[in-house]
Amino acid sequence: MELTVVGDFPLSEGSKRLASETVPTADHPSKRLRQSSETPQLMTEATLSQGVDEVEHRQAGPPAWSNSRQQIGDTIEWFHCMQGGAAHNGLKCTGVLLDADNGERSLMSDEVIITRTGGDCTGAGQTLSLKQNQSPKGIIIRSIMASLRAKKPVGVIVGVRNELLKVKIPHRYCVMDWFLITNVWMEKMGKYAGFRFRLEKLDLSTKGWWAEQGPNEELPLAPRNLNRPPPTRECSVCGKPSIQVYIRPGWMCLEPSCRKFWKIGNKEPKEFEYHPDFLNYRHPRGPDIPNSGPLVNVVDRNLEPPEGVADREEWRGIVCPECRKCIQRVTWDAWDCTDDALREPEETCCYRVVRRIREIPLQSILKGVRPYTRRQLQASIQPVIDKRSLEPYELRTYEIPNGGSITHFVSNPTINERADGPNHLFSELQRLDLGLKRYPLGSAQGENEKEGGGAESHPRHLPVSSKRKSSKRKSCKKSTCRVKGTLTCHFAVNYGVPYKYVVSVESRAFSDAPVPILTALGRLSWATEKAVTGAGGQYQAPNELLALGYFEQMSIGFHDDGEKGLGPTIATLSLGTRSRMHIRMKDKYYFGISKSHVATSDDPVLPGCINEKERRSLKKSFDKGQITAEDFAAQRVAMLRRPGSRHSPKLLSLELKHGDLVVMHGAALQKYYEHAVEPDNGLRFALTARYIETNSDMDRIKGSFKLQDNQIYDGQ
Ligand SMILES: O=C(O)CCC(=O)C(=O)O
Ligand SMILES: [Fe+2]
Repeated sequence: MELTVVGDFPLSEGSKRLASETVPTADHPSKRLRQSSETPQLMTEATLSQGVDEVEHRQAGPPAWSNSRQQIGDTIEWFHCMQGGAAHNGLKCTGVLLDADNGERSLMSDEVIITRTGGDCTGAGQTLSLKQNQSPKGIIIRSIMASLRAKKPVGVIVGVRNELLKVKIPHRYCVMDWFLITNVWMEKMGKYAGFRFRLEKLDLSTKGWWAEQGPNEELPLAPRNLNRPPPTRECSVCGKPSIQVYIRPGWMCLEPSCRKFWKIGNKEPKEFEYHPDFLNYRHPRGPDIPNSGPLVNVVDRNLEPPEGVADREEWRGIVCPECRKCIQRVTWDAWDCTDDALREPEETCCYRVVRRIREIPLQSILKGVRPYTRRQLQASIQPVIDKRSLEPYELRTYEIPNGGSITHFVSNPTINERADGPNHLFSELQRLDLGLKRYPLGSAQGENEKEGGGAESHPRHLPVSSKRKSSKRKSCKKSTCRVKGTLTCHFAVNYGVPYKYVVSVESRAFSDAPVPILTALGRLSWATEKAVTGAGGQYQAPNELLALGYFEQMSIGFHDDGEKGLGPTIATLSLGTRSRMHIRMKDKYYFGISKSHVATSDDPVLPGCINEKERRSLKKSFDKGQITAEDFAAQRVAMLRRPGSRHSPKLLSLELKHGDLVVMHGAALQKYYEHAVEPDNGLRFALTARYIETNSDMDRIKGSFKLQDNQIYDGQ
């Protein structure tokens, strides 16, 4: 492995002089530059010198904190990241999280942090260890190097599992401050070589909230020296320079490709003590350090929202101006500090700011829409098109192999503009208080795992894919991890018989439903009947309606709707912005094997699955009793491969436009296949009606409805 050890920035002549000559005084101009967590920081020579001998004040507490990763990721600009210890924007590291395991020899003091980079590890929590030498090509290390070179300040967050700080960490995750990455180097950690890096608090004029209480609060707690950088020496074998990190055992070559790497004589050292200069030096703060911007944005959300948008800003988290918690947008029309499923008993803040989006005219959403490309709308199944039977709708029916059918009722302006039609419903749903909320994972159902296996399937709550428009999202590919408390990426409310989509919330009775919900139910009942009878089935009126609301960049990930007791037919009405609905085989049926290499127990060998021919003949032998169940499973395990991150390919992608209806018919469709919906930018509602069996009288009452004459739909 070739690696150039990136060392310290040399002190410039100017800064050396400055460090030794400047004497801070009470009316020093740097006082005017004192930074709060909300003002952009520009480190000047004056700021640096002012911080040398004197500290002006201690922060009272974290400028922002949260109970979950998602709350932080949703709110803190520089930490849009759901997994791992470092966030980046695709190029540079923007933030670091120091939680459970920071590795041996890690250190956190008032102003200096020494830790390791993540990645290439096995184990979890406190017992992470490297499983191979870390490569300098990994995105995390590249981004850390890029921030080091650019002197780009990174935000640091500390988690309550961190054992390096001496003070009590007040919340699960707490924002610390801006830090500078000053050094990156490699060390042997266990059997392998890995990266470590050193960070320095950027603003030396204030004490962080985590600083230990000292006897003299006027003095900086951490010793500093500005004019004595730690020694750097060239290796006599490889000729490369390495900084002296440790006074004990002494200088070592930190170039991993060198045979002298991490050796004193010919031996690897066992005991370590940091070189005091490595801990105490401070990198010069000059105008070459880019403006870091605000650490935490406390935005005034009381301002009137802009007209005609439901964009990401409308549902990004905010930092509570009162208690500093990161509050996610849980409710359709408010940020509410009390509305946190992970709220701790001691939390008492009741801050709430109501912000209803201003009504978004349909025309603004529909205008200038460019057609989807063929690639975006792949379809290996061709529909049967019927333009006549239910005119003015066009019907497109897709037969799904061993999975029933999907009927797409394509709408048009004639239908949409009629009284009580989709245009009217779109406007009404925006005006009404439907009770839409985002629900936390753990209290929601509908995950693909409920049938066992398929742990890789994408939960319905989370975005369809990480390939979103913004580069920030792209930078965190694992943002879709399933952590308890993670909120759905859409708003939901249920009417009628509880769908168990959200177990913790009672469904509202149809008798209490606003009129547009019943109007929609009338249309969905009509479409259900037409599709079912068209397929030769028996119609059963729906008794449940789930309304979903999507702001921009929201979506629903791959999932099935197959709850216990669910009837075979599911009808959805789309309102607002256009979207793509994707259908694919569940991974466990496509690959025939789970990620942990367990053969799928009830594998029907669906047409189009991987190794179809071989799987079918093996299944035949088993069905005929020619091989035992053990052999059947063993032979499939030997034959089938499951590439790590790959999913079953999309079978069908439909373009759902405003006013369109889609009916999925057949229990097998939910058992073997899954669907996801990815709206374009703009506001969208999806109203889905189903029939659900129930033994509860109360649920039956909730699910019963009587439509007014004008709510009964006849397809016109
Ligand atoms: O948004 C959509 O069109 C789909 C909704 C859906 O799949 C569901 O409610 O289960
Ligand atoms: Fe669904």
